[in-house]
Amino acid sequence: MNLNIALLPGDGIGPEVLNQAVKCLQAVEETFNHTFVYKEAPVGAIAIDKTGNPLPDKTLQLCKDADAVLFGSIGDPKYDNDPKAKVRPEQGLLKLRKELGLYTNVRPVKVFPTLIGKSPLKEEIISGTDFTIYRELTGGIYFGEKKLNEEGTIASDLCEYSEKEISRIAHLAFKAAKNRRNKLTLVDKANVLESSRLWRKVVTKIGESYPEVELDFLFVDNAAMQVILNPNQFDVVLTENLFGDIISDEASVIGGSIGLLASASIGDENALFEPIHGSYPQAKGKDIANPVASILSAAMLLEHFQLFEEAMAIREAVDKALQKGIVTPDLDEKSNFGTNHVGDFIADNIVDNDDDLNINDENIGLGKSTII
Ligand SMILES: NC(=O)C1=CN([C@@H]2O[C@H](COP(=O)(O)OP(=O)(O)OC[C@H]3O[C@@H](n4cnc5c(N)ncnc54)[C@H](O)[C@@H]3O)[C@@H](O)[C@H]2O)C=CC1
Ligand SMILES: CC(C)CC(=O)C(=O)O
Ligand SMILES: [Mg+2]
Repeated sequence: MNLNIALLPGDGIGPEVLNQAVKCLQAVEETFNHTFVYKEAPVGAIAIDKTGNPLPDKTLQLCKDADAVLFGSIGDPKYDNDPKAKVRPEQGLLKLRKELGLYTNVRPVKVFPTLIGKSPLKEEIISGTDFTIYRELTGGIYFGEKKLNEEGTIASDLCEYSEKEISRIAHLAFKAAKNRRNKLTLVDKANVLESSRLWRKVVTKIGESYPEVELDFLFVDNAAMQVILNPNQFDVVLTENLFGDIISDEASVIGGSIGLLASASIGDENALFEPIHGSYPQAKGKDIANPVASILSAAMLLEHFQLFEEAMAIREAVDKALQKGIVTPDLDEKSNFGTNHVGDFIADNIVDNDDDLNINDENIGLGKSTII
């Protein structure tokens, strides 16, 4: 297959972890005889520094023209710590998601058996955890009108959702649940928020078209507790933008490190793949960041194009690295292995093993179930 992939390394550890994902895609090209063309463009703080714009027009056009985008991370303390900054790195990512119409963010949460001891949670709680968060990505409070009064003493961010915005992701989440364990949990705050009450109404109505899927509801405060008390109760979690952002970082504790969690952001025309973590500025250039989330995001990219064997080859190489203890210090503080070494090991261990493909059971990513 020929694919044009836009690479947006961004800031902090973004370039380092993205490099490892590209190494793995190159190994896939060689092993499975594909041709991927990579074109890189700036986004985030580095783009502001170069052009004054966190999402330059050329970067956006490159993404629109590509088959898929592989994203590192954005964010820099020099902007985060300046309350007067006129432009911010995050605006680049938010605009990119909006412009590409990436309304569904899929964040799989699955425990690697070899890493069970790395989680602060007890083995009996997290053993077998396997759920997927469907986070709405282009609406809600991140995109509502922002206001600050002249004195700088009153601020507001509007959380607005339309029926259409809710129903398009809800259908995808129900379809995913149908192909998994037939359970969908809507996480909201419908006891307080009008927008959450609309979510419940729309999702309940859509649920009538998926009678095989058991639909239940959790208030987000309770959900935050349930995710770490009893993660195995979840199959597909559907939620709005802000709640999904927070719940997924929390869920990363289950697997042992946020450096393991990948994501796919999907729209009707475009797709972008990125780790769920941010730019971890403290680790920039130190060769300590875990590249696995970025590498597994590349595996999700391959699954999006139905390249299941190729994605599985990446996942198996990741498994091998974890089993052999070839991990970064977030997973083993005594480890001397760095980002590059882990990336090289995984890329070097990508092999064509087509006979053990089991896309329903073993994937931690999109798998057959959520290809859209
Ligand atoms: N998608 C994106 O590009 C995102 C960007 N950000 C931005 O990133 C910057 C830093 O934000 P933080 O709140 O510190 O979140 P962060 O996700 O960058 O880091 C939080 C903590 O998670 C751990 N961590 C993150 N990535 C890791 C990796 N690959 N390997 C090992 N450990 C890892 C580290 O302990 C780190 O201190 C900010 O500017 C923020 O706006 C935050 C979240 C998402
Ligand atoms: C940096 C924000 C725009 C988003 C975020 O934290 C995320 O998508 O995980
Ligand atoms: Mg986040």
